[in-house]
Amino acid sequence: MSAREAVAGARRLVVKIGSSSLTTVDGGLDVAKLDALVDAVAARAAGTQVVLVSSGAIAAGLRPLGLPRRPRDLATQQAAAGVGQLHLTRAYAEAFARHGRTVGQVLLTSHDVVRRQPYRNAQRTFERLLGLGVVPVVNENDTVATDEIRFGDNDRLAALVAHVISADALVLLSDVDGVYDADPRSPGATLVREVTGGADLAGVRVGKPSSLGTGGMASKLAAADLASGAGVPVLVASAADATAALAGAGVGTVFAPHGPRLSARRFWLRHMAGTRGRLHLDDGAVRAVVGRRRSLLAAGITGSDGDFESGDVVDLVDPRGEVVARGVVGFHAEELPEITGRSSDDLPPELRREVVHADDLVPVVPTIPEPAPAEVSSP
Ligand SMILES: Nc1ncnc2c1ncn2[C@@H]1O[C@H](COP(=O)(O)OP(=O)(O)O)[C@@H](O)[C@H]1O
Ligand SMILES: N[C@@H](CCC(=O)OP(=O)(O)O)C(=O)O
Repeated sequence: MSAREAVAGARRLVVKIGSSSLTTVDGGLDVAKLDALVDAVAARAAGTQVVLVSSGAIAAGLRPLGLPRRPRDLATQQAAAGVGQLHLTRAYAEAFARHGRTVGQVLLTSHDVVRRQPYRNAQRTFERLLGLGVVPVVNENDTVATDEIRFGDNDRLAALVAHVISADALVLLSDVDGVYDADPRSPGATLVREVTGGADLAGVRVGKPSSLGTGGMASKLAAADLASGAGVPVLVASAADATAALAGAGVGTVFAPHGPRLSARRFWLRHMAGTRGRLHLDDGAVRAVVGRRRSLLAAGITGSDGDFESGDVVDLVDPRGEVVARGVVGFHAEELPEITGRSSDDLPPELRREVVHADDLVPVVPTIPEPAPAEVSSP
């Protein structure tokens, strides 16, 4: 099945819409655009469970607050988001009500997913909302998100949500009709229709985001890599083509899944979990853990740092300092110096266990290489 067919046939879908596709250029919600998006989703939604990740809270708060442009400081962004999110949710509730659908608002910070328990709570909430026939409308909880706990951009949030709910596909809708090999505002830029691996992006150059967007095309590429690398097909398309995009027509740029579908636990470990420390591995341990997917034993550790407890997530680093894997550690930080470098036979029975069990361990491998750096500026 091609990735476009996967989007068309998806029973569970995450659709992300960017600020620029929901707001007017001078700030303020463009209800006609929002209604058109909802019509497209509702048309597709018969028999499909859709989670909508919607940006636009900050942009929608500009006009009500009389702000001429997107503020730079976090406090004013948060104030604008507080005002704008209300407008956004009300507009979605009204638009979906025309189709007899109920919406539920889900506002997340990265705190809600980096620890295992809140992650499972979020997963359960989505399951219940979808089971009740509700369309969850998700955004970052901008009013309380500090720099430290921000997802940063909703493209990434959408890719994470796609995995949390085990979506069959992810659709990123923007004000541009796909990924171009250069900033589409520059002459001669050509649409890339399909990405099946790193080679398709090797020559791609990204320019600045639109005036209301946050991450620009670079964050869409990173999100598409995250999702497709974990087995979820991705489509990047124009919000103006939403109906065609959701029907699997040949619009936009499609990213074929290029990795095994990770279990929710392994995906969480690789991409979402906050790490509390580092274990330093010798070369033999790196080969065993990354190459042969074995558990990490004390004998292969040369040192550790961080203030972690048993059950926390730590980075596993090779002798050159590169992070090669992540895993749930089975010891407290203060226990490690005693066992570091010692073979199991040499350890007292109560310490004779894996430092990181193979089931709780994921290799960290870059999938699609970074595209070429930006060289084009705005017009
Ligand atoms: N190589 C590229 N391909 C496509 N779009 C690009 C590229 N480089 C820069 N862009 C710009 O990225 C913008 C989309 O990103 P952004 O403004 O963050 O959108 P959104 O608000 O939908 O998330 C488009 O307006 C487009 O002009
Ligand atoms: N959470 C922010 C949007 C952040 C974001 O990623 O924006 P965009 O690049 O327009 O998808 C908001 O609602 O204003």
